[in-house]
Amino acid sequence: MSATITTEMPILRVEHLSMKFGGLVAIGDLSFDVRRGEITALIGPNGAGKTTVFNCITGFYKPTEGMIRFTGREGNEFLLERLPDFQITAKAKVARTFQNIRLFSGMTVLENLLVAQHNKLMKASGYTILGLLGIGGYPKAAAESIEKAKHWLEKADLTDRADDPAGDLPYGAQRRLEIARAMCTDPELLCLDEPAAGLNPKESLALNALLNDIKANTGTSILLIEHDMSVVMEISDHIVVLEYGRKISDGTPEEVRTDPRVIAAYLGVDDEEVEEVLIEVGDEDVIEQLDTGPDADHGPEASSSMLAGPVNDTVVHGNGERVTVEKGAGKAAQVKPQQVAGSTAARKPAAKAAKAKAEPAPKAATPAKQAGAAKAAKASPASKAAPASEKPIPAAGKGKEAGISNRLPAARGGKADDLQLIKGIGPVNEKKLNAHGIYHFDQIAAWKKADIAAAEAYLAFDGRIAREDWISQAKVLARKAASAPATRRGGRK
Ligand SMILES: Nc1ncnc2c1ncn2[C@@H]1O[C@H](COP(=O)(O)OP(=O)(O)OP(=O)(O)O)[C@@H](O)[C@H]1O
Repeated sequence: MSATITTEMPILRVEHLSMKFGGLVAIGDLSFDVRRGEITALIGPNGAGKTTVFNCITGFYKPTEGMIRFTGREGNEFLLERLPDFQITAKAKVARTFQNIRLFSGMTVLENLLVAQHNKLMKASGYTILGLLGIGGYPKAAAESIEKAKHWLEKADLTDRADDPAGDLPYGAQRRLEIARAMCTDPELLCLDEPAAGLNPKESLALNALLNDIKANTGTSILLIEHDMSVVMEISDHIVVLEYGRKISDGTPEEVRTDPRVIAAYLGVDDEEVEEVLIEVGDEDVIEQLDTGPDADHGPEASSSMLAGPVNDTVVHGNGERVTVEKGAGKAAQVKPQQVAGSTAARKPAAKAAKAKAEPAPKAATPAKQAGAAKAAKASPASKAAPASEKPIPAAGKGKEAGISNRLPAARGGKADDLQLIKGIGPVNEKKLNAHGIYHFDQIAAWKKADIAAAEAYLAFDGRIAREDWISQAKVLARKAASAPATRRGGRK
């Protein structure tokens, strides 16, 4: 099928998509557009259904219901749910990367980029030995492939590593190589599953630059799943938010970050990072009012559900929306926005309290900076808690938790390292780690498999310590701390 193409026409239109696994509705009646030439982010808490959406788009799963309409540059239209996966790549020109890196680690960086163009080269060879021997279009196609590989090596800042085995690259470079490899297939739509997972801040910036370059210079549209809000908010033109397989918000980064339903769903982070995200969002009213303690029905220190504050609570947002949280619904579904007249007047003094917690902000501080200051104040264990040396260390406990081998009774010299400099550790996790006798980067750097398992059991994580590579981050920070032992660094991770 073919149509007259306009830039307004979305490259991908997902309509009433549902995916059921037995009795589990992983995706329920989901509709959204991926606009041509833009970066669209799909975010949501763990298990919200993001990867399932990707798997439906790329043909790994056949959806239970719904349509996925792809319209290419030439007006060529495909219903992806009807195509086998190899045709989705070949015909519709949809490329994807995965949560876990899937490179040919024994091949060189350059070879990885050439292998990605195998189909084109085989076609040019006419699938005959004569073609490979240089008769026909093969030599020209081979030269073009090398040129393309060189182009993407440069874009991904990997030229100097071209001859190294892909498996020897640092993590962030491997992520960029995966994207470069996908780009060598000339995709019209590039689907990236958590491209920033495990990257350090410098690597995240390099990733942002690469994705912005792709957007600006290739016309390839990008759909990405990402938990790292610094990436999502920085580069996305459009964000779709899922919770429990349903869409709860859809709009620009600004619209999404101030949407009360999204704040209730915690912008797709784990329970432990709720506080951190709310501070990042900068809505101090919400931070303060959601910080009113656990819902008695759920018991103390339960799950994220109680972190949304007491049930039947009403929260007034900075933008004047009054939000009522009711019993018995999902976190986002609990939120009912109602406009409140005289929004500023309606704000409670809670904002003042939140600000009072913050360090004095510079004169013309932006809300984001103030939020950062609030974060810094909240993040400082020394300012809130009793000195670590006075804290009781949990007795050698039962189960996995007892296996963290290198706990300390107190921070050395009474001064803990700023564990929040490890990407993935927020104020809540830092507190928990301190409470468990982990105060210093070198302690985390020394963790072995059993320690990681024990820490994950305690933090209720599932593979995140490895995914975010806390150990490598801790090693780097431990080295820095050793060279400047008196300095406790602050600031954003
Ligand atoms: N093949 C499958 N069989 C059964 N259940 C599945 C399958 N794939 C996904 N699910 C379930 O569907 C739900 C959505 O999972 P999905 O992996 O899509 O979430 P996600 O938002 O990508 O999560 P994360 O951010 O943790 O990667 C989960 O409850 C998951 O257990």
